Amino acid sequence: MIILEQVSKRFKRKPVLENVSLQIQPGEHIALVGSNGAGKTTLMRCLLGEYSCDGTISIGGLNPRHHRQKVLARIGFVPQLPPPLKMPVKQLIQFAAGVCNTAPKQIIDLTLQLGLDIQTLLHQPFVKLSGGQKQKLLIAIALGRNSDILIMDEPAANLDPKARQIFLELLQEKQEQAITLISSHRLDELAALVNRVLELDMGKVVIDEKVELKK
Ligand SMILES: Nc1ncnc2c1ncn2[C@@H]1O[C@H](COP(=O)(O)OP(=O)(O)OP(=O)(O)O)[C@@H](O)[C@H]1O
Repeated sequence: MIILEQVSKRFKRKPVLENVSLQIQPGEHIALVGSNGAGKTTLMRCLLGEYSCDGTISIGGLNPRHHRQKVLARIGFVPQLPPPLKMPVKQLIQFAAGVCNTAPKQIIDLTLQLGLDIQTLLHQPFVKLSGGQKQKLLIAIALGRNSDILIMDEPAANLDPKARQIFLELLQEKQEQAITLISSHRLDELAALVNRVLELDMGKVVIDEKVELKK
């Protein structure tokens, strides 16, 4: 379970999250929506323990700032902006598989399902891939590992329509038992995947509603 109590975050003097309190149970699949700058990414980064914040965050009883490694071991994460990694794709897959305690083949199989021509890219530096290619690889790494929490920050933003459809199907298979938190500007696209909608506006939760999964 994830619990946030009165979580606030400021950058310099600017408030970005204000008194966010939430409980998220296993099996909850949440669309995190809100306009540009509403605080979605900041909330995710606080959950990942990347940012300090006021208030308390507990992930399965652990504070993500104090137990970062243990918390990250449970989370499959896709960032909004891919990190500028210079290492070749093959090395990245091997490294990620080692860290995430999974097999490189599992990640490679997922890249293929997402339509990535991985064999031709193995020796290229990650940073030189296209935006969509990077996103496919990061999705494959996040879905290819054992995790009970998936945090995805606009994961489909750079995918072509076919890859987007496949991604949504893969996510549906993977997420049944997991907690899922996905930010997106396209709520319509997530309708078949989520059972709760959270909207942030200027750092505050303005909508928190359970919704029926659309079949
Ligand atoms: N590292 C940072 N330093 C200073 N300000 C930041 C930092 N990260 C985010 N902000 C500010 O915090 C606010 C919220 O940003 P955030 O990235 O969380 O929004 P978002 O809801 O994810 O937006 P988008 O839909 O555009 O991705 C913005 O005003 C942004 O300028």
